[in-house]
Amino acid sequence: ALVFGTIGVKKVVAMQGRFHFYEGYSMKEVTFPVRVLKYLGVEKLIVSNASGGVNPNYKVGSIVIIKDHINFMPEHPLRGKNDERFGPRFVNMSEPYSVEMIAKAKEIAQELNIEVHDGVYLGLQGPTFETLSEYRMVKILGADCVGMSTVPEVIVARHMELETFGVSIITDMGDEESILSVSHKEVLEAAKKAEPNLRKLVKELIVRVNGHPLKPNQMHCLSIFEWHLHHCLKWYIQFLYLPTFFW
Ligand SMILES: O=P(O)(O)O[C@H]1O[C@H](CO)[C@@H](O)[C@H]1O
Ligand SMILES: Nc1nc2[nH]cnc2c(=O)[nH]1
Repeated sequence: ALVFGTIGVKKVVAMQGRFHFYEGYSMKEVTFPVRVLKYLGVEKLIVSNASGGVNPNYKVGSIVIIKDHINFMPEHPLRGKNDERFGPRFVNMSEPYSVEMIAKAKEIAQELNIEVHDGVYLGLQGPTFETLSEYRMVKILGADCVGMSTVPEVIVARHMELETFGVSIITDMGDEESILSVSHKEVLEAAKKAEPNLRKLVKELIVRVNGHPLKPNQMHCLSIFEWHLHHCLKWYIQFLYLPTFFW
């Protein structure tokens, strides 16, 4: 479901849930909603996820602003004939995550006294969590956290020149002691704890980042959307996904 509303003077659409490759969808299916959002007029994309931390400075509940990613997923969403209406055949991935939005998010986090880290996210296909050796590999490869999503959506967003911001909640740590207890239940619980700060951060980022303001007569939607946002974030806790798209 797509939830439409406003935050401040920005029009926002939140996707309730995402598709994962491990669920059996193709990468084209996984990323189809991003294409739809672009054609709805979305200019900026905010993607969130839950991930396992391999950076020893992180702990369960850490908020990590994704500054880059490593694509270790088995199928590429842009494989096959390129549709030039969407974007070019060969996509520049030098800046997949908006430097401007990252800077703004860090500024907001400091003001709101929310601890944030930045880091590199590595995407694996899942659905298994990593073995200890795989977590070590992730670290050696230069990533700070690992998950099973986000990378395909961000690639497709960049294909269509959507400005993208990504944030990850560290829900478990990929070290010797911690991996014994890694489970989806633990992931959900950790995501739930981080939710209030993530909500404040994302909301304020949407308010402050450059974008097209609403016309004055559209302002009445605000309080309705506040309600939606609350329920979206609840949903996020259950399904670990709140990509928010705004234009
Ligand atoms: O990346 P999201 O969907 O946020 O969630 C992460 O957490 C789930 C595993 O617990 C997997 O879906 C993994 O990718
Ligand atoms: N691959 C992977 N995905 C996750 N999602 C939440 N935690 C993890 C993790 O440790 N590994």
